[in-house]
Amino acid sequence: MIKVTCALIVDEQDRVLAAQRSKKMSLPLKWEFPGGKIEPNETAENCLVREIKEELNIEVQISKELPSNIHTYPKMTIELIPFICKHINGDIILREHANFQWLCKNELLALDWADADVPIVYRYLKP
Ligand SMILES: Nc1nc2c([nH]c(=O)n2[C@H]2C[C@H](O)[C@@H](COP(=O)(O)OP(=O)(O)OP(=O)(O)O)O2)c(=O)[nH]1
Repeated sequence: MIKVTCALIVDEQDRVLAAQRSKKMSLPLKWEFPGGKIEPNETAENCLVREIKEELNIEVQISKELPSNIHTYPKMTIELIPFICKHINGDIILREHANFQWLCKNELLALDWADADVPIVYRYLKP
């Protein structure tokens, strides 16, 4: 099983950053929480901070880990491990994604999320 971390980056207005995968990536044009695969000998937290710097050019600080979601796609099974984070430094530059949006809670469910992310969105929205 492939372990993948992802960041729910929340701003002062309680909006969350969603990123759209590019046409060239797997799951093209699906929306996701930015992040990526954990490398050998890397902690989930270090992976997340590294991936967000690589993909979005920003530094984040992790506030909280949420329950992970195991999802089986036709070609692989992933464990998606979400973290609530704060953006602490840098301006967003998209290095891999096609687009991004800051969304209020009531806007999150309208996106075409990667399948593995849907339960994470619901869990985040649950009081
Ligand atoms: N980063 C991230 N990946 C996700 C999410 N939801 C989801 O199904 N995935 C999948 C897409 C990828 O197959 C894998 C994460 O790998 P990655 O972010 O390094 O993506 P990648 O472009 O290297 O993927 P690939 O080319 O190796 O297929 O997990 C999510 O919210 N964030």
